[in-house]
Amino acid sequence: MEKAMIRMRMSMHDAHYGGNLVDGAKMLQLFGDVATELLIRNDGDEGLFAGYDKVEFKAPVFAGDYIEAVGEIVSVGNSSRKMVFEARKVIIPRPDINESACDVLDEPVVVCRAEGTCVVPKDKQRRK
Ligand SMILES: C[C@H](N)CC(=O)SCCNC(=O)CCNC(=O)[C@H](O)C(C)(C)COP(=O)(O)OP(=O)(O)OC[C@H]1O[C@@H](n2cnc3c(N)ncnc32)[C@H](O)[C@@H]1OP(=O)(O)O
Repeated sequence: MEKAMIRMRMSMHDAHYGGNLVDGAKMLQLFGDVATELLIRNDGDEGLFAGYDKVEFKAPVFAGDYIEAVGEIVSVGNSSRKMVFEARKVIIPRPDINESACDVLDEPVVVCRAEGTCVVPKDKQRRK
């Protein structure tokens, strides 16, 4: 089954709440881009996100964190493609050391997990 990954740094523009906390919706935006890549790889089309069955926010995300979002197609229907997603924090700022210090985490921290389904209509599927 297809897999995809993107990595992105959360900026001050992504910070929305006190203490530079990032809105959880940002993780769903990353999953939308991962899903789109999965559909392009599987079907040659961007497809459409039909819905999420489950979304879990497991740890807070802050401006300056590097987030790795991964996804995988786990089952293929007629036009539906079921996917699972995980977002992990892989680098964090260390303002306690100085304003530009950062650490690569020895163990990534899972910040969000989700399951959802996308649809590529039959007439748009270009890979069989
Ligand atoms: C990933 C993208 N590149 C990015 C985005 O899409 S972001 C924008 C958010 N999404 C949208 O704007 C999509 C809006 N929705 C739609 O256009 C339609 O609802 C749809 C195309 C997603 C589905 O069309 P619809 O006519 O309702 O579908 P059906 O013909 O009934 O079903 C088609 C298959 O999809 C399965 N399915 C439908 N809804 C769901 C659901 N909520 N959860 C799980 N599965 C769903 C349905 O069972 C059909 O499956 P099979 O063809 O039998 O495999």
